[in-house]
Amino acid sequence: MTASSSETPSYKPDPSTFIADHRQVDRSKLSQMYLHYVETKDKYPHAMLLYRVGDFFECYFQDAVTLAQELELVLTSKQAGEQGRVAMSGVPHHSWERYTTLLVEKGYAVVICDQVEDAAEAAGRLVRREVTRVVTPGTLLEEGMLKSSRNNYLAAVVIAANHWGLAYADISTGEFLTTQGSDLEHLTQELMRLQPSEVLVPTNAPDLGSLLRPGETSPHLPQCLPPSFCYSLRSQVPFSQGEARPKLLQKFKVRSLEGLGCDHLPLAVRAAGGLLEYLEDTQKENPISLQRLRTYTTTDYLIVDNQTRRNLEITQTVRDGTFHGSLLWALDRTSTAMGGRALRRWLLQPLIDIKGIRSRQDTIQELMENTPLRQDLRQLLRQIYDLERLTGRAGSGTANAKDLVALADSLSRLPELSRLVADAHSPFLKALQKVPPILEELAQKLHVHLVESPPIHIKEGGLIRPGVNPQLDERKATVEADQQWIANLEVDERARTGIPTLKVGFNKTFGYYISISRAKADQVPANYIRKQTLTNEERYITPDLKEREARILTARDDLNQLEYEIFTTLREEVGQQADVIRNLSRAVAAADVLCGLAELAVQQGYCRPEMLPGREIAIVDGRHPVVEQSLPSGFFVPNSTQLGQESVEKATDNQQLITDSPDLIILTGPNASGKSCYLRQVGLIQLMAQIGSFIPAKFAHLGICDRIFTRVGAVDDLATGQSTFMVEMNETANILNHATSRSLVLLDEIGRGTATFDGLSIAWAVAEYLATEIRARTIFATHYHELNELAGMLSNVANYQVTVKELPDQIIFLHQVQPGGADKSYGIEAGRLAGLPAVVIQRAKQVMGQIEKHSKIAIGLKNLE
Ligand SMILES: Nc1ncnc2c1ncn2[C@@H]1O[C@H](COP(=O)(O)OP(=O)(O)OP(=O)(O)O)[C@@H](O)[C@H]1O
Repeated sequence: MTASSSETPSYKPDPSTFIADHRQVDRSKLSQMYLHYVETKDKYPHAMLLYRVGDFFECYFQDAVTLAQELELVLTSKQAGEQGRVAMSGVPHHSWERYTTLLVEKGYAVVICDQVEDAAEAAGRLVRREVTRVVTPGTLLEEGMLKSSRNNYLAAVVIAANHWGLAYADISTGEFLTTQGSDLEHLTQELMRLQPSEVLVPTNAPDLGSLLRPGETSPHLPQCLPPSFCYSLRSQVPFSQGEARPKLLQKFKVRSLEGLGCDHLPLAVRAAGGLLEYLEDTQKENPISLQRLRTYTTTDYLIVDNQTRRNLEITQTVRDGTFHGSLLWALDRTSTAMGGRALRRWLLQPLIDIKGIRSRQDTIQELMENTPLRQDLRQLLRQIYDLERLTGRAGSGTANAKDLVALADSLSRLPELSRLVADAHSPFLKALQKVPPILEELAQKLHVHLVESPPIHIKEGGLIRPGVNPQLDERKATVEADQQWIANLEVDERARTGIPTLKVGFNKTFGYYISISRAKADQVPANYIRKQTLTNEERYITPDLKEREARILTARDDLNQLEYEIFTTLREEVGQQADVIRNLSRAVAAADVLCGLAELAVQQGYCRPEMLPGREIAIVDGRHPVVEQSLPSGFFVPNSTQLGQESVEKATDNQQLITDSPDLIILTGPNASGKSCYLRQVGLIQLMAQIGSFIPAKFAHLGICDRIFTRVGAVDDLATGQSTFMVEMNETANILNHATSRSLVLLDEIGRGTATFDGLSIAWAVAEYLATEIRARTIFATHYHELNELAGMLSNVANYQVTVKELPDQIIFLHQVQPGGADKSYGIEAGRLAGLPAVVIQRAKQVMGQIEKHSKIAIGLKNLE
């Protein structure tokens, strides 16, 4: 087979020598196998069909051309019956995972059509082949195809007018959730939070089954769906009430959906049912073990829109999209893959429920106070593999023996884990105190059955320990006896023939043979049968040797089959315990996250914030959790924040508001003094507190926020053709339309992208609206010093500035936030430091003097006009 070659990418399509379009062939002239191929292809016109032929997965027709192009393989052709030659390329069957991963990454769905019987069984007729699986970006299971640090979500949406249902599942870990909402913007935000690898959309499109890659559009795709995801266009039938509801009832073996919490949410039910049908359609005989469906509401969590998530750099940095430098990077001290994924989920979905937050805090506190417990726990956790995904693979029948050994090793650590936390009293540690005995038994059984270091392939034997199955041991003993006989043969025959150079060898074509140099050929005994003549040697067989060989080969096949059967039974047993294992894995993951946060809190000197139901945000000596870690120890200058004290909320008349804890802070200061850093620091501290983490501060009282909004220096949105200013205005509009008095709003400049007076006017009106109408807790960083006047008119507005020390020829940044507005802008000074020519600086100072002399801005409050 010369179809694949990674060294010499030689894609040379020559359409004159083969047929590349399967729809154009005369099917009556195709040989049987190719007919089956095109009939299968008819069912999956939009996917790549990998068709198993012996040791290879082959593609024909257009798929062959595409495969060769995409993976840089050799394109060749093959005779397909009287019809003539058709395009062909292929990959070795044992590397299907690697090639499928590459294809899926490039946005293809891959259909695996495998041989489901042995060629020997077929005895001359066409080997039976069936589609065993359809692999798509949202249905990956294999370890090599998945990122251990993040979930791989498959989502399904149903949209009816302005209402929507969304279900999502990670089939590798078994999570399955559904929700419903009534504002399409919220659907977009949920999808942006989840970053699903694939989204199923029911449509009446003619090209059902096709997979749209990120950026590809279709008139059948609802407008509210972000273009950055991969969409699968599906039939509407499985997404109908009539189909979806019974599917869920049947899958979860319940009489009503009430127990699943979605009985009254028809769109959520339809999305979840449609998703289940897709899994059945793609996974074929590998049943996916999903956890019980959970219904949730987006308003049960702190809402952080995509813009804010980006601006606060929660999982990646804005500048280059890297993990390094993000909040997740700064906080992650987890020891397991499950913990890493859980921390990411927590950060993307912080809580608003104080009780939930406090139980996480209690656990962190206990782990901080008990250093030996924390250290032992972290050490033990490091020895626990990805139980969630290992269980997923066992449940779907794709786990190999190495997976089960890893699972057994991890399960057998659990009793140790529970002993370690036996005296703990915080909720997340108590959850680990009881390990269901069935899991210990399972671990024990796996260890007893499986060898310590089994091979990857599960059909080639070498998996099961001796002493497990008498039949297996007996057969192994026979094979070993025969192998020993062959091993002794060389010595025996040398003695018998007197030929010291006689050798016993093996090759795939002839099996075992006796090799004798040609010079000694005349000394060969009579029972030797000559089989092959080479330049210097003659190769012989004997009837005895062949008899033993036949016995070994059949016995080995039987042995391998028996081992495989024992293994699959074990795997099924693990699959049956999937729910129990996963429940415990969730507890392990949560404990891991909290243990990591405790470690971080100790290392970085974090404090436990007091979480309150009110609106106060009081932070004493807060620090930016990421910038602090990037600076040498002690270099970060801490700053305090005081916003929205309770008494402010109670006042109804603006005139009576107190000033020492304002709702809105106008923050001024020179470029690079630390305004943005301070702004983000407050947002990050609030967000960290609402995942239950301790925070970088000396002390804090934090009221629960319903949403965090940010508006930070926009970049041109080239993709949608919007200017910097329009992006900025859209974001500001979004904030003013959605913020409440319980929201935290962080504004880093508004109105910079237009004429100075336009910009200032908008900035003023926005600040005024936030302070008087919405009364959201707001920090507004700006270079418009005119905004400082607001504080004199509104008592819930205060001015703060980031201070600098001015020396004759330089400015020293103190990074200290203090009451009062900056009365001077250092823009021209910054220009000088940046190297603008002296004449330009001189002239700029002149112009500024003139402007200051002539411009007089008199602004009053809206209700005072
Ligand atoms: N509290 C602090 N302690 C130590 N260093 C700080 C502090 N705050 C900011 N810095 C440093 O100062 C740099 C500039 O800060 P930042 O970007 O927040 O300035 P800025 O006032 O927002 O500037 P501009 O007005 O130009 O946007 C940061 O990269 C950080 O390294």
